[in-house]
Amino acid sequence: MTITNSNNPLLAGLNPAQAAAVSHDGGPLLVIAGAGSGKTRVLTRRIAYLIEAKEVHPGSILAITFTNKAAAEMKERVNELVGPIAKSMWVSTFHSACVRILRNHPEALGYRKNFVIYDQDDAEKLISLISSSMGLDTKRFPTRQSASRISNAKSELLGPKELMAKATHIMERKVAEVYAQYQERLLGANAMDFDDLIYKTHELFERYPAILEQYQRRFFHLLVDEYQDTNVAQNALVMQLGERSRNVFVVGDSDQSVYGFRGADMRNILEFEKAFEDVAVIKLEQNYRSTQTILDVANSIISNNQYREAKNLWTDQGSGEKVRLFVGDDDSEESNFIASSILRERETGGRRYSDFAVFYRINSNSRSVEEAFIRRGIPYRVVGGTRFYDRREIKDTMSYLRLIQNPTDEIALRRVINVPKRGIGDQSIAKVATLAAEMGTTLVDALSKYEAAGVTGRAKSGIADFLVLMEALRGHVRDEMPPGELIEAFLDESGYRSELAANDSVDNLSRLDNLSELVSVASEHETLEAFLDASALVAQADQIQGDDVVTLMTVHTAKGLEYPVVFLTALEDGIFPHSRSLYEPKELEEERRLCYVGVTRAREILYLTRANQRSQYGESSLTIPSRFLDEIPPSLIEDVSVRLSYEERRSRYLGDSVVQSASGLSSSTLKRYGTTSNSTKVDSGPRLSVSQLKPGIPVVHGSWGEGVVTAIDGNGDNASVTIRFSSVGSKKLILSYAPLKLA
Ligand SMILES: Nc1ncnc2c1ncn2[C@@H]1O[C@H](COP(=O)(O)OP(=O)(O)OP(=O)(O)O)[C@@H](O)[C@H]1O
Ligand SMILES: [Mg+2]
Repeated sequence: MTITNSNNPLLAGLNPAQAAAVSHDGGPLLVIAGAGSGKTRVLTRRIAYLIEAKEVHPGSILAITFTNKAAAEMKERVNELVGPIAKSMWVSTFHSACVRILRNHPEALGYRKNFVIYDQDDAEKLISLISSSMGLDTKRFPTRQSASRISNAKSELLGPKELMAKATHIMERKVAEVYAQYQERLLGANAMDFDDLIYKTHELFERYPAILEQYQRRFFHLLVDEYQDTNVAQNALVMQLGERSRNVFVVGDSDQSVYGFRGADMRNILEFEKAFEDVAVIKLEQNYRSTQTILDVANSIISNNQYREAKNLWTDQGSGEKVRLFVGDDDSEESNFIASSILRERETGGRRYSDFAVFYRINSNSRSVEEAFIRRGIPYRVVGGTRFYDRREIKDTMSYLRLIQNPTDEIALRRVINVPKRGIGDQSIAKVATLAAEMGTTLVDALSKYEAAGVTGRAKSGIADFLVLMEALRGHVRDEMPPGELIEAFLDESGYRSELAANDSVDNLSRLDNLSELVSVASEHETLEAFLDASALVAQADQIQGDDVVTLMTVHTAKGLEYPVVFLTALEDGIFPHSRSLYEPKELEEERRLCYVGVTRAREILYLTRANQRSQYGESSLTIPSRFLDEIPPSLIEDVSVRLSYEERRSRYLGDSVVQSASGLSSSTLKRYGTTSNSTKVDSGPRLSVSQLKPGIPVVHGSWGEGVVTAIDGNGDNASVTIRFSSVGSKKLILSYAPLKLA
């Protein structure tokens, strides 16, 4: 039932429970409800309602969303409803809000205003430097593992001392030691990592009650979307900020808590009810997104979880079509089925590419789907693939910008000191580092004393040139050169552009294109600091844009989104549910919630797919169907798999020449789906060897077409080759398996 209240258009198009949440009087409110029940819609409306009906000043609202994209959308919608005063409102992710706060009080924590933000890669580099200086064996202490322990500690508000106190054996003590040094080095470099943004804001508020009070008074209304995935530290921040006004409005779904590994904790919801005893709780049960069949599938899966409060989603939109199950012989057949189905539904069902999304549990599963899409010419975007900001030329440039802004950034310095080449080798850096240790200063401070450090030869003039360059670039910033122009100046004055232009390989041309793209992004910002902050906070889900393309992403990234047609792929035990969860009941429940998230993204049609054989890491093996499939009543499923005849199957495995369709689908299937393939199916001929390749050599790949070798690592059967393809960008392949020939 929907109220159409002509007196209050802000409540129009809401059901009674939703309207009650939107028009809530004040004080703590928890909206706890299943997927697609309008939580995000209610939160958006609530903001508009506060401003319009309650005459709350937008500047006193802080709304937290999961991605920057969601924040922008919410701002836009509020803007439509209440006009430009919406601008003074803070709608952002936890991280973005914290950066804004920290920039106002860096000195309180011993930082300078121009601190920079390290991404995961920078953080790992620093941790690896520390581990090796401590003489830790990287086999016993893999950098990635130490990094994730430190990250977990921060998200649980444990500092190095607390982590040390909790340590029960030597390994944990070592990690705590690394953590302590890591924090010191970050401070020395005037840098914070991602987790610090939350951790340090919490610390700021704890240590300075007056500062906390300032924000408590400013943000009189606090709203949080996807509350089930806030971690301990984020939750503590919500409690700090909301303590005074108690106007804390949170929406979430405990069945969608899927970031346990990041320290997100669905107990927050339970604790919220404890912290605010007078909390009003509103449940929403009507779903407006999906068909009843899709909801029945979702309910049947999630009801197998022990640790949950039972709730049942329903819709009045009708049962819709059964969900479609496809079982392929192998992953390429599965992928080809997905591609054919999309083409067919686009031709006959009047859909656009952007109506479709393909979800997978692990990133590597996108490869086979991408190959099928490329063969059929289906435009797509992989969300969360190699990010623009992770590309080499972009990282180099960004590191320069960071170093301009913050001269003490050690990781940026190490990255760019010899880029472009200035004859400064590792030995020279080591000499400077030794001097820095002796003097008790940072690497950057010691750099200007390179002669005293004993640096000789070309490296000497190299460092001198570098220092002159940095000084010139910092001069531009003092002259208030805007960030776009600053990048241009850097590219010219450093020789970075001319180095790339000297060799006009496809690779370098695309790097130059990417750099122009960076200049145009930077030009949207007024100051270097604003640009650096914005680029550090780009979340994976922010890569989703409005073009007419099929979206590929992991199920984690799909949270909060919806698509008319969804493919949930690789439903196999060991993949989805993930192998590490199979013997851990708690983790298995998290996998089940993740599956529930995937299913409930679909509005009209849901495909569930799997393959009997899957190749991973270059090996093909038999699979076991996902246990989640067994949890769905057969009456809700239509099996659309194609049974190949013995002849078809035999000819497929004997060689491609017999079967014209290289897609893996039988000709009858192709007829049924109205498509044909112009595939260049990968042949199984002899593979290239290391001796035939070197960087710069053009090659052709069976699926991805032309590319240029950029690196070769290892040799023999283990050799891998990195190739930059014009179709899909850079890929690292195992040479002995990769279907390559020389161009
Ligand atoms: N009362 C309503 N009438 C019509 N459509 C609605 C109503 N409430 C929500 N919707 C629509 O239903 C869909 C799901 O809403 P929304 O995304 O807000 O749900 P949600 O609870 O946030 O979902 P999730 O748990 O996946 O984040 C959206 O397309 C939204 O516009
Ligand atoms: Mg939502």
